[in-house]
Amino acid sequence: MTSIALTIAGSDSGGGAGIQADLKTFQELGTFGTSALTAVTAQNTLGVHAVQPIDTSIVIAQLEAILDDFTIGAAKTGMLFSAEIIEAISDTLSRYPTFPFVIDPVMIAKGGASLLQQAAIVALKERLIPMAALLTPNIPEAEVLAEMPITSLSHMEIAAKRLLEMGAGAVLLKGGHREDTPFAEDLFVSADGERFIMKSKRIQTKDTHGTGCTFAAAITAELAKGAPMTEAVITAKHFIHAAIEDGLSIGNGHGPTNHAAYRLRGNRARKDVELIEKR
Ligand SMILES: Nc1ncnc2c1ncn2[C@@H]1O[C@H](COP(=O)(O)OP(=O)(O)OP(=O)(O)O)[C@@H](O)[C@H]1O
Ligand SMILES: Cc1ncc(CO)c(N)n1
Repeated sequence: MTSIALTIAGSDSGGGAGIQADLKTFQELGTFGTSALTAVTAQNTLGVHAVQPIDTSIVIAQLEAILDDFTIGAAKTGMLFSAEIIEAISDTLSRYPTFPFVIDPVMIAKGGASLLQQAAIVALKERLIPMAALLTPNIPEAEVLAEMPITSLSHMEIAAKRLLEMGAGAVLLKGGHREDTPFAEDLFVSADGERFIMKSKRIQTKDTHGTGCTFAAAITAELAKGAPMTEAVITAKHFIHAAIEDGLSIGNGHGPTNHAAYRLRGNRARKDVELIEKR
């Protein structure tokens, strides 16, 4: 049976992040991708030049068209832009059967452009995070949501616990932005007491446009196929590591990751990604 994944996110005209990264990743991991667009960005590897949110009624019409027709295996959110869009998504999803739901709390693009209005942060916390099977903040996003600075692994532990208390089933706090370690170390904690770290060497590259979207989409694709949460995040870490390692040096700024890399290497685990003891 074909597994169907859904992304609710913004369009990146440059093709490396947003809806485009999500759909490419869904395809690479053998799922059928569907999408509800929340915003259109005029964007390339150098930055975001313009943002146009989609009318909330059209966001919801897209969601209803998808949910009325397909059995969704798992869904993710990316750029959501406004409190109004977030509240409408929350209301709509609560009228349908549930599925594993991954929230990537996208706030700011690499060049600094805002992809989420300040006023939307409360709606994200109160209306969406409690619906999430998994929340995947990067460090700056976790700092905003948990309201604390994060400069070490022990800070990550405290912040992840605070985020769990907001009602997510699990939190994967991504360490891509850490400056105190030569590793890309992500911390996973779940409401049922699971905890582990996924660690890989930090690849020296400027081509990291869309890493977060791609990672969350890979987790969502695995969940859509029925993988348990821990297996889904581990496979996704191998996927994103390969995608960064074989990053595409296209455009004049931060190039995109290579969504095909993991498949081209035979969908195999990467030996330079390690899982650190559960505790
Ligand atoms: N240079 C790197 N080398 C290896 N892994 C990396 C590197 N940068 C990020 N990662 C990994 O990529 C995944 C995405 O993390 P990151 O923290 O970059 O997300 P993000 O900031 O949300 O991405 P985006 O810039 O798209 O918003 C994580 O598993 C992280 O550890
Ligand atoms: C549309 C969109 N979503 C998410 C990100 C974050 O990488 C981006 N740069 N653009």
